[in-house]
Amino acid sequence: MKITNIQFGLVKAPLKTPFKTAVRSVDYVEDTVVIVETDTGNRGYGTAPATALITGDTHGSIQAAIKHQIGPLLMGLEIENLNKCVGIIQSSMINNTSAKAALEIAVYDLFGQLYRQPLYKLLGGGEPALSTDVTISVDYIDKMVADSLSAVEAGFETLKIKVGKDIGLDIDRIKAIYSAVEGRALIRLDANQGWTAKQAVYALGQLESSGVKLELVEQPVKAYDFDGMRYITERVSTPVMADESAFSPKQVLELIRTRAADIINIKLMKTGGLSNAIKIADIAQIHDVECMIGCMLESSVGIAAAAHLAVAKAGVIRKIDLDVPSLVEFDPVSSNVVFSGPEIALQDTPGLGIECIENLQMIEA
Ligand SMILES: C[C@H](N)C(=O)N[C@@H](CCC(=O)O)C(=O)O
Ligand SMILES: [Mg+2]
Repeated sequence: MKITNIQFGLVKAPLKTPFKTAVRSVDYVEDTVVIVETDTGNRGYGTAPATALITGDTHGSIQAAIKHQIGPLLMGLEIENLNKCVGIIQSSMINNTSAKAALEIAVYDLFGQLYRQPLYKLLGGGEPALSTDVTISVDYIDKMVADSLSAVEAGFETLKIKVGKDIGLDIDRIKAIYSAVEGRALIRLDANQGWTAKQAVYALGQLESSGVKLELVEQPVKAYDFDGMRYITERVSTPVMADESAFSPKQVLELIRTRAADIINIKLMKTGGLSNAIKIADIAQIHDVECMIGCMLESSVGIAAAAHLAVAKAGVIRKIDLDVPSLVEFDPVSSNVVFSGPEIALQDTPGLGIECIENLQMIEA
């Protein structure tokens, strides 16, 4: 099975309610769709969102990187030599992790099709079921409490609360949500780089001493501020998770070596796809550091790939944040990963089992 062509499209799905974090507010999911074609007629699917504020990538940069730089190097490559395909994708240029992720996802999808196995089995196998948290956007306190209660009613047992906008208000937000859902749901926080290290220590200290139990706090400070991450990790009881600080295996090694984080959030759009995500999971497991599998606000093609990885690496990926299918009005993607509220079930069709992407708008090559 040889790569012969790469096509592009766009897929868009409106959100039920705006997704609001410390850095952005979004009303819909929009991904570049990458279709890798082969001489056997098989088509591999990958997707990437334009998360410019996190990865630096836009739809223009993703498509240009694939069209002009990485794509031409892949023509004629045999899918059975997955290592070669992945090696070329990763060494073709620096950065551009979203473009690399979309291509890797498509190539791994084809690898699964070649050997007629679902991806998670080719990655080592596992129990094909996961349970995800759901994100509560940062907002007025009453709205966040109401959203948290609806999520608990819908069966979610873990809530990922977005904070990082205003430290004083954040403490009130978390206390109000905690008392509304106490004993019914676990609370994890994500500040999306919105606090300073001192603010984080102060806020978490206040919450801890008032009896609020948090599962973890994600990326309290700026991505580059490894010293700040370590400062917080050393001073609070709540486990600290690195997200925007943890793109590459090398960064993860540094975070672990300097004890700047207790947990690592792996996202394919940060790692440049599955190959580096696997390396990160292995590094973390060697060091007894737990991981979360996360996602951007992105389509269910990328999220399906992440779910396959999480199943295969369940020994170290023990926290799941793959909630976008619950946040959209409708999911245009049908794959072999079925999302139903908090439950994620993987079926055994080959690769990612992409059957259809509704409303896919093809882009002229
Ligand atoms: C969607 C997921 N629950 C999430 O919160 N992901 C990111 C933010 C994604 C984005 O802004 O597109 C995170 O910071 O963990
Ligand atoms: Mg995060």
